[in-house]
Amino acid sequence: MRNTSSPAWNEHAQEDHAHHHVLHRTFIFSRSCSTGHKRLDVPKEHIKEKTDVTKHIKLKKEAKKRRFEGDDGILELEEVEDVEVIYEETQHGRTARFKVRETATDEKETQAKTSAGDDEDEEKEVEETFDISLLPEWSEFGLHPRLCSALHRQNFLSPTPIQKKSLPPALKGKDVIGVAETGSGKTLAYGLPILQYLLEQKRSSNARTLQALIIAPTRELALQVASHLNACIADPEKESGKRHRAVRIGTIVGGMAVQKQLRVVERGVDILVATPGRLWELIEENDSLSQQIKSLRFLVLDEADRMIETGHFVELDNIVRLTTRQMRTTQTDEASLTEIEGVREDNEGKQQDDPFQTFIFSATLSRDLQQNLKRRKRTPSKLKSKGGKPISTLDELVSKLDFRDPEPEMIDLSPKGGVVSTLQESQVECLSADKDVYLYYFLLRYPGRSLVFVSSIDGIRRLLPLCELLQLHAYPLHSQLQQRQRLKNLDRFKSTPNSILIATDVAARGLDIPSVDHVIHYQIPRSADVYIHRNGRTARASRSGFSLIMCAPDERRILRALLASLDRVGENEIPHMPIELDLLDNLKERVQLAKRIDAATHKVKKEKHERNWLKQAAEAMEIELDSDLDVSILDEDAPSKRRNESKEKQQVQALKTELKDLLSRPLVAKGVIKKYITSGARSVVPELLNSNGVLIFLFIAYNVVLTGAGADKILGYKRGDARSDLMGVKSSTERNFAK
Ligand SMILES: Nc1ncnc2c1ncn2[C@@H]1O[C@H](COP(=O)(O)OP(=O)(O)OP(=O)(O)O)[C@@H](O)[C@H]1O
Repeated sequence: MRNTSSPAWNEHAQEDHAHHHVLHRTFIFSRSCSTGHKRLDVPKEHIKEKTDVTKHIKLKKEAKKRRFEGDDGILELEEVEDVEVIYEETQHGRTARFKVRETATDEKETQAKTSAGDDEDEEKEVEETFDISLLPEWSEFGLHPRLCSALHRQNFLSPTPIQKKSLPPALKGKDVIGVAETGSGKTLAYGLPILQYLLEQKRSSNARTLQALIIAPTRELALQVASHLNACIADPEKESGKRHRAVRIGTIVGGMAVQKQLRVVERGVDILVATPGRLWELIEENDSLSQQIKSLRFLVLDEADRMIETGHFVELDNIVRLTTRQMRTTQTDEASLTEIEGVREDNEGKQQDDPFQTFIFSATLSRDLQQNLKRRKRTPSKLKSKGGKPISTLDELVSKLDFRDPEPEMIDLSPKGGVVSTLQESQVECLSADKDVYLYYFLLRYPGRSLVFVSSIDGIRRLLPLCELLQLHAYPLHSQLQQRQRLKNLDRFKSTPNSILIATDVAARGLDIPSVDHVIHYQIPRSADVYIHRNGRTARASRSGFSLIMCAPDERRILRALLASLDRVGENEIPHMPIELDLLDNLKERVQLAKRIDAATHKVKKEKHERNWLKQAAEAMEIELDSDLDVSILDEDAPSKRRNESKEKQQVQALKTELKDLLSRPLVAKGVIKKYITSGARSVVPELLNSNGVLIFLFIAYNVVLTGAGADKILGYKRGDARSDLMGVKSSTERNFAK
């Protein structure tokens, strides 16, 4: 399997770093005048060997003054090649010194360049080989040796079904629409044909223009796709971590420094993986980028349906319009569709000359949409409802895609009912108010890596402190976190074996986190597609996985509707999770105590906040507070205030001590004498009773189930995993699909 331990964003950063090194570029940071900071001008006399400088310093035209995102315009950046800038703090202030690389070195380098070309040319000159008998199942595709060796290195010994089906048409230059279950290798299904094309190109110079644009709905997914593709072109024989620079991959995602991303693009990339919002923002600013997009060779929409859901239609629409080369229209009415159709007809004859390819991949493209995609070339009007409007935003978008084939290759390998065969679904019925304790029960009973989906950010903010108080390793992931924090949390979740990621649906699509054991739907997902994608974070690449739906009585109707839309018979076909009620009761006490602590802590904080706010507001408005108001409540230092506050703090502290004590006590199954216990999941008491109901004294190994320090000793239960516990009750409810 692919080594995903090194996260995409780190790899990306390393790549960028390596790149700087190779180009011998140095960045000069200067202060912007507009902010009142002094610009750091470098006096000419500080530049030693002026002629060398004129010879070597090439201030790049486009690298003028630039702002760093999030820096309020204070920092500006210039790039200088072959010159190192050294800053020194002197008694006259900060000065900069240029250190020009030695002429001898330059000459040596020039010689090296002229004799051997640069690294890239050097790499291309070396004939790469791969013994395809090591990968017989991939042989039919004729992939480049570099790709074969990467597949072999990652132990991808055979193509997944979607790869097997989509590679032949994609490698022949056809447009492909691929629908296949989550975790089935769709990234390489579209990625390998692109890499193959790029590796086969004979490059006459280092200059490169964008060849492939991959648009993904979330930042994490975009970074992951880039990392996945990079892993297929890295050459392990060469310097470790170095990329084959015959293919350069850049990413453009929101929440990260714009300038850095722009620089990567300006230096030239072959593949750009981007989220639509940020990409459009840069296109608007950068003419060269929009020009490059107009002459793409490949356009990929990964999880297109999700991009539309998240309100990125306008940006995506604009980007897609740029790729429709023959047509520059801004309308979406009948006339524009007719125009599109006309252009397509014209284009059909030109396919050979203009081999632009479009790939659309998702785990959830509705059948209707697939049908529409297929027939739209012939009858675009069918894309419209009776009212004359496109039948959905996705329909509208795909109606604009510039497919070159008369019929794109449609590959639908989505499983019946939307469930991956290695996934075990389950459900638990409980009141909304009891969900916390049921969740805690599950997390404690079935240690592992669990991804808990909640429907709102507030839900995460409520659950997180509870988990912390209960000594569970939980991390949040939602759109209001800073991007750096999002990636950090994801990374921690990946690297901590018994941990919990509490996430909104920002984590539902595409994320390939190794070994997620459980997916928990704390609330019923809002659509069948979301259910499929959330579940898809586990049971990936043929591994087994487990999902649990927590369903309150008022959510039953929604669940039923959700399953019906997947052509499934009814909610009872999903087996119910067995629950040890005595254990649940024990856990209730802990959860309630944790909630009291949280509420009390919150109250203290809230009071303090309100006091401060009132005081500050009054001061800001220069008004006096009502004389009836007890001003001592505003005075942080008033003795009564301090007394109250310290009393409240003490109460919180006392509750914390109580909880700590409770957590340190092992949970023991009812009727078990501590001396004679085993461990794990199912109560062993019935098995220890003889036919007369007398407890048989057996010596059974004293094991414990561990999910976190102290809080997780469960004694008197057989060790088991969620799947095997469920099997015991599942027999009567085998999965059933509507005929
Ligand atoms: N041929 C292969 N053999 C084994 N593993 C593979 C193969 N191709 C890809 N994988 C691995 O399978 C995992 C899932 O791949 P990928 O992320 O492309 O799935 P996906 O179909 O795009 O999933 P999702 O629909 O959730 O986005 C990855 O870890 C990937 O490295």
